[in-house]
Amino acid sequence: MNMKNERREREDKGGNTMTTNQAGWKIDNSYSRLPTIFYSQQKPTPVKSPEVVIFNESLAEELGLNPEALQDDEGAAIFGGNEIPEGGTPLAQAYAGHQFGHFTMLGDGRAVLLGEQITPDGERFDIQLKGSGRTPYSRGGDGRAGLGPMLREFIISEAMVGLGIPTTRSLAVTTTGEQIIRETMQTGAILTRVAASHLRVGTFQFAANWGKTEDLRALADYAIERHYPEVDGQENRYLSFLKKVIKRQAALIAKWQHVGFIHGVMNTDNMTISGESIDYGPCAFMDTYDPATVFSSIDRDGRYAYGNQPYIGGWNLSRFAEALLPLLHEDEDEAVKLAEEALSEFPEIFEAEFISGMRLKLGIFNEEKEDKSLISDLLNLMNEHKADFTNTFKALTFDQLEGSEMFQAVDFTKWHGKWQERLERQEQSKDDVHELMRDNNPGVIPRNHRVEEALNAAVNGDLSVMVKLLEVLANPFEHSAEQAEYCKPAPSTARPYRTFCGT
Ligand SMILES: Nc1ncnc2c1ncn2[C@@H]1O[C@H](COP(=O)(O)OP(=O)(O)OP(=O)(O)O)[C@@H](O)[C@H]1O
Ligand SMILES: [Mg+2]
Repeated sequence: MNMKNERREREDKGGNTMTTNQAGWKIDNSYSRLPTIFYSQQKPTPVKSPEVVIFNESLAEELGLNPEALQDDEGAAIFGGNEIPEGGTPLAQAYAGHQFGHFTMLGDGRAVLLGEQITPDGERFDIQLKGSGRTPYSRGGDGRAGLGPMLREFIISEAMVGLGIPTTRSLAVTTTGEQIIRETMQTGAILTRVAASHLRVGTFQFAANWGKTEDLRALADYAIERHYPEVDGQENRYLSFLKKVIKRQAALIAKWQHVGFIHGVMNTDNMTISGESIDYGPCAFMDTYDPATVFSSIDRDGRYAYGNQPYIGGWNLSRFAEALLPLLHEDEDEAVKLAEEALSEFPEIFEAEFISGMRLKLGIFNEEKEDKSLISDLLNLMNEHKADFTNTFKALTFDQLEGSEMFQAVDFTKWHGKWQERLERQEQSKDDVHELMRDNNPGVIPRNHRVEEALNAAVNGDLSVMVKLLEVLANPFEHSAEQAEYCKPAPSTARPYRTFCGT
């Protein structure tokens, strides 16, 4: 069967072709029904010769798409932005944001949202093309993205899935056949991103600053419908909504802390309402445990350092609450009081999430008050002895305490004794403890040198290194012998790792 012949094509005015196909697209753009200030209709700018470099088959299947029908030119045309799948209503979303603390108008400057793919289960997932050309929000930018950074987003987002951390996902990376100008010439590429939605804290800041209260309300109602339908009908549903977002973000950031993930650019426009991680520009995982760790070349003051992420999460949520004020109460003072009460809970919620995840990493099933200090004592030791974050927990899991300098230290031996006593105070067996730890301490994370190695090969035409890495990262709790090679930190001779806002 020739898919192409079955395809009904219709030229539209923008040079894109609309298509129905065998691929299983079932798209509706519910966001386009929001007040028009929230977006600009914007088609992707057609590209010269789109070619799919990597395609996420299992994700396609989860979305109810037919991978086979998307492997050939059909997929390339859609993922390259030359054709719009049936039902797609391409638009660029408006949003604002605090970037490193400074408020500014932003919006999708290099992305378009096609709409939501409705899965066979009736769930909706945004399909967005990142790197699809200029939009009214582009400012000075070219609207494009480079192959390396888009493949990097693919690797990290799919690694997050393996680690069980809520995240936007990557369906495909497609080269455009065009070069883009950065510090050097780069291969242009488009990432097809999949998300519960692309609503950001910054979307609400945009509404609060440039919209009427009715616009803000429409946005909040829309977000509630998509992500928190359970608050609908509650007495103050906007307050409940705020509290839910606070909770999900606290849980998300705690999960980042549990694996040593440093987002790198936690601006309010990079914080979702759904609680998924988004924007993998300058992010990286730390090897050596140090709360001051920063990878991003532009984060000179360490605003987004590992240890600062919970604080910044709270700061961003305060900006979110500020934006919601007009909906929380008709009396402004009352609204502020409600917002402050809700926000004051964030540190506690975060800590509870953090401690409970750390308990699992240490094989602890029940709660004891002293667990907090047991955990912080270990982290302090790791910091002092410059221990590898991931491998320390792995070594504890498998009781492999030779080798590392830290494990020989007297203060560690003391801590280890306390930990063993703690484990003995619970009824679970040694095997249960081991199993819990195996399931909560990843054997592999996307080590920076491994990611770089995969990207270098990929931009030079060899995808095999990246494909292998993705395979390993998909099952980080497998702890197979095969994965051992991927657990090693970068050689100590390596230069400190630096990331750049992925463009
Ligand atoms: N090459 C570019 N051309 C036009 N706009 C750009 C370009 N690169 C970034 N931008 C815009 O600059 C702003 C900040 O960029 P940032 O790196 O946070 O986002 P991004 O990586 O493009 O997108 P996202 O947050 O959706 O992952 C966004 O409004 C983005 O659209
Ligand atoms: Mg961004």
